[in-house]
Amino acid sequence: MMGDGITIIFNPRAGGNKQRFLSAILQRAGVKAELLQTTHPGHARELARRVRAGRRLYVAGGDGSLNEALNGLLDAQIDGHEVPPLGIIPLGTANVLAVEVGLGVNTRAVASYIHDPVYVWVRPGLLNGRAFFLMVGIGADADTVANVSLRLKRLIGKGAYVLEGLRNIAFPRHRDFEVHIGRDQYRVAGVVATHASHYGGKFIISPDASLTENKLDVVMMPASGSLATARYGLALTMNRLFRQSDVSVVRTERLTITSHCGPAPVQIDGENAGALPCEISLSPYPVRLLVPRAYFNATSQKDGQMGASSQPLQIASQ
Ligand SMILES: Nc1ncnc2c1ncn2[C@@H]1O[C@H](COP(=O)(O)OP(=O)(O)OP(=O)(O)O)[C@@H](O)[C@H]1O
Repeated sequence: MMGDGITIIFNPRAGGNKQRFLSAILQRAGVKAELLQTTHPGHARELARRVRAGRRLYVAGGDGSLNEALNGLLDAQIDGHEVPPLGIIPLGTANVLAVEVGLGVNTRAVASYIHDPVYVWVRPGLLNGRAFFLMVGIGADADTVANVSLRLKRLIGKGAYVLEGLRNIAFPRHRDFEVHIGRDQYRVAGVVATHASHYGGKFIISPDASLTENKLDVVMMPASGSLATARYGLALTMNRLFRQSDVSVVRTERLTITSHCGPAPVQIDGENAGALPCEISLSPYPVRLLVPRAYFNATSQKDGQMGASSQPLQIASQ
């Protein structure tokens, strides 16, 4: 076992303060941990950057906090430091990364996950230099994330996204982008470049996408307008988006997206992240993501037993 101790970065704002849930998990897991509480947006990034490689770092929060901590690890790697393995204590609103690795959002599941630390190597995605675990979206989903009312989100959680999404269907914005993959170009109204098979919770956006693959799945939606947006949205909730006859899915390690409709928002792991144009790739710096044993067993990366000597990932140059 890697015995050097556990650090937890806790976002007290995630999912409307779940400190009691966190205490129950730690009590059940029977672990002592150093608890670092965030005080402002961006704080998880600053904190994660300073956690030593010999420890295990868990983020108690949502996908936004995990994204910040991931970027803190990237900062440390760029500065030449080794970084700790990163784990998930899912306290957020959607917890897509937890869903992706099959981690149950209940005390027992999270406690036993902390008890049995195994990891997989993940090369995070990069959007204009900012790291992400899950996906980048441009089109109706990014418009929804950019315009969702924060007050409503605090009041009704995920429902606020559903309402804003419906508003985007009723009053769609003109969206027209060009996706460049190698020598190919695609004209689309919406695109999601994903490293995860799940999207927005339990919906499957691309069944073959995997955090441990050295590729992103680029899901492209060409049609625009209310009807098409509604069709794509409905197909997603039925796990059939990738089967739509006009939707294409292309696997790649690198793509760029430009806009024919002026500045349009981009969402990264469910958070608003600036505007187009953008370049999306995979980071040359892999991280160790702590995962439940079932997920570990299901991937072929059998070298992730904590404590086993682990070599840095060799990345084939392509
Ligand atoms: N102490 C704090 N006060 C206010 N905001 C904070 C604080 N700590 C972190 N944040 C911000 O809270 C945001 C949301 O965090 P997180 O994603 O963990 O929770 P969430 O409930 O899943 O949120 P979301 O509603 O985005 O799904 C993050 O972008 C982070 O920057």
